[in-house]
Amino acid sequence: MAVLPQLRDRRENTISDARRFFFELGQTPEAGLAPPVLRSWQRCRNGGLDHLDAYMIDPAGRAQLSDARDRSARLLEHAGGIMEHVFEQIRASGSMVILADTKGMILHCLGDPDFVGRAQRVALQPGASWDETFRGTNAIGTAILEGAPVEIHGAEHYLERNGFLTCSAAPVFNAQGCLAGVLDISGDSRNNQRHTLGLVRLSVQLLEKRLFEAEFAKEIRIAFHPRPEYVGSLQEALLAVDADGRIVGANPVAREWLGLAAGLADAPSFGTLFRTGFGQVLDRAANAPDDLLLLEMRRGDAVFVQVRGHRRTRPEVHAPRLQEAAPESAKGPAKTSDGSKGRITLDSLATGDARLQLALDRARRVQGKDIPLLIQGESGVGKELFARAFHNSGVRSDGPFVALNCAAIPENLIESELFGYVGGSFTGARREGAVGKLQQAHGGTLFLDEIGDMPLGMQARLLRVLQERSVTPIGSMKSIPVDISLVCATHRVLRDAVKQGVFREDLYYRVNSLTVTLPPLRERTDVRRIVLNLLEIEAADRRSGPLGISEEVMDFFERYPWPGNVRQLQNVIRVAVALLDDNEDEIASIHLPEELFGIDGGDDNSEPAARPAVAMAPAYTSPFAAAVPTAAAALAPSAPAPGAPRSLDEIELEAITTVMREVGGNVSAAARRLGVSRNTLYRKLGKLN
Ligand SMILES: Nc1ncnc2c1ncn2[C@@H]1O[C@H](COP(=O)(O)OP(=O)(O)OP(=O)(O)O)[C@@H](O)[C@H]1O
Repeated sequence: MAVLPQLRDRRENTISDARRFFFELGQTPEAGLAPPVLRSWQRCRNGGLDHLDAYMIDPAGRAQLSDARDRSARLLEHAGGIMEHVFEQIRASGSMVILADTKGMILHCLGDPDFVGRAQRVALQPGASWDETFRGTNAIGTAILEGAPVEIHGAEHYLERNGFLTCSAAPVFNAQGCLAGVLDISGDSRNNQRHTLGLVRLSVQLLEKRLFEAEFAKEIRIAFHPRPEYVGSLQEALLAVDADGRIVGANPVAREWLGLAAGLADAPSFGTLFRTGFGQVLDRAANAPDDLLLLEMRRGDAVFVQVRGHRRTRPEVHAPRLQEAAPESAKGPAKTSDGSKGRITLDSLATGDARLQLALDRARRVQGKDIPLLIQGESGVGKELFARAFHNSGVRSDGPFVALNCAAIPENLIESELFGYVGGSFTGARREGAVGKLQQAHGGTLFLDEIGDMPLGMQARLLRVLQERSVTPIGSMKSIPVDISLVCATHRVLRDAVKQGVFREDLYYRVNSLTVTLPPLRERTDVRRIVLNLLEIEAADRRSGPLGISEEVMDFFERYPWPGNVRQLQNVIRVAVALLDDNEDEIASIHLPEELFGIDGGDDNSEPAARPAVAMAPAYTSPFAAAVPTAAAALAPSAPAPGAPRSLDEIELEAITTVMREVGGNVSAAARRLGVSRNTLYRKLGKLN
């Protein structure tokens, strides 16, 4: 999805006005320029750079380039495969994917042949330096100086001769918090794609994760996140810890979270971060290596932790099982985040709703019978929780539960995630290879979330695995027998996807031997029970006495349309509990987030939800409230045909919609996860409508 011509014209006019102001009148434009661009223009002017400069600096010679590549060998090794994946995604847009070193020298690029010729005229080629000091404002050089992702479009480039480019770049940081390089996508400004920066950020997150894992493959790694389902995802925080509990590496998520400065001079030890001793955590992890531990941090919050690389005798499984594990000092029985004492089971999910009960009864009947289960339902209704409960209640409950969200990882990575690969089978592959999810799930359950979003090619391979009950990792000739119970979930109506030709009919019959549909929260009759369960969990996490809720708010909850379902309700309760003063133990209207009001749940006939009547700030209508269903609806019909090249816009739209669904429509949380500001996200959402 390219930028609309009218929007593009408007943006270009604004920038050319800003240029006139800045270059001809010598003044600072008050509007129209993003702050990083303005800062960069000012740096360039202060450095004496002439915007009309046409002097070309020769690219570095072969020996110099080879030295630079040697210095960044690890970066290149891990970036290669990712760049190829990215290039496949953007092939149709006529752009280049570029990797530069910490000084802005291009180390490697993959490009559309038509564009490469023009790009080479401005030295977008290996060996060329895009240091801002000489090249003026440009995505690579400016991202280095800003230490943050930037997008430089057309005439925002300081040098006039670079005005035909549109570039998006993000810095890559290593485990010490130091710059390791820059990843960039550049193209012709007339083909500007709106979502390029999102793709660059996502790719950089993946690259940072790979770099971290490679650097600390032999160390103990601590992965953590306040929400269990994010442990194992790109959003997890990662620490590498030596045998004495000293922190020797932290990924950017962990750095930001813990407020760690670059370098490791002042890095805290495990014991200064967590209340539980390092040795104790290792002992628990050694006994149950695939389980998540719920640990309390010294600063007060609790996080789900997975210990990796410690006394393992079998391959690492990144998708953890939720198991009873509470903060050490928590009083009373341990809780999991899924509303149960200990492990969640089908019995513990029964909270009184008749439709849910039907689903539970049907699922129980196929247990132990090797019949694949398909769980349907809107986002956030608890499909994954149901799948875990199904696993925990059956004969395989001692085996692993391994989850893969087919919609959350780039299309080209699904294959290696599912099937695994042998070392060196493609550029960017880990030297030691990787065990795929299918193999990890051997003896247990594989949960494929959003199966409806699995690419067609992958569907064929999955079908083969299900028929042959064996898997052949990428680059291997050997097939390995796998014994898995398959549970799939989707928010789409799979039968429709079959009719549209985006889901194979033979696979459809394989995965949906039994379909259960989970009702949306707005149609459930047990909202009260769920609210009380969630409150109980929050009270345990907060280590306070029991928490209550005013009848007025409970009433409101029972009437609210909950477009984000249980996930949204859970978030709302978490926020409300966080807003309670120390001496308060009852949630009232004043503790509810403002975004909750003014939503109509996407149903044209329903009245907007009214805030419970209390004296407080005037009702607030979140601009996003109405956009959640609209954005999701906008996405569905435009899902690309199988095999069709996807535009950057489509990829970004999908990323936004997925994240918005995952965070239950919470714009701040979505913006944080997408790595953009709230304003940017609002702007993008506004354009979706
Ligand atoms: N009955 C319940 N009681 C308590 N918490 C629940 C319940 N159902 C779901 N949740 C919580 O709501 C959140 C969303 O659940 P889950 O991830 O299983 O939904 P989903 O349908 O798989 O969502 P998506 O389609 O977006 O992947 C999770 O944090 C889960 O623990």
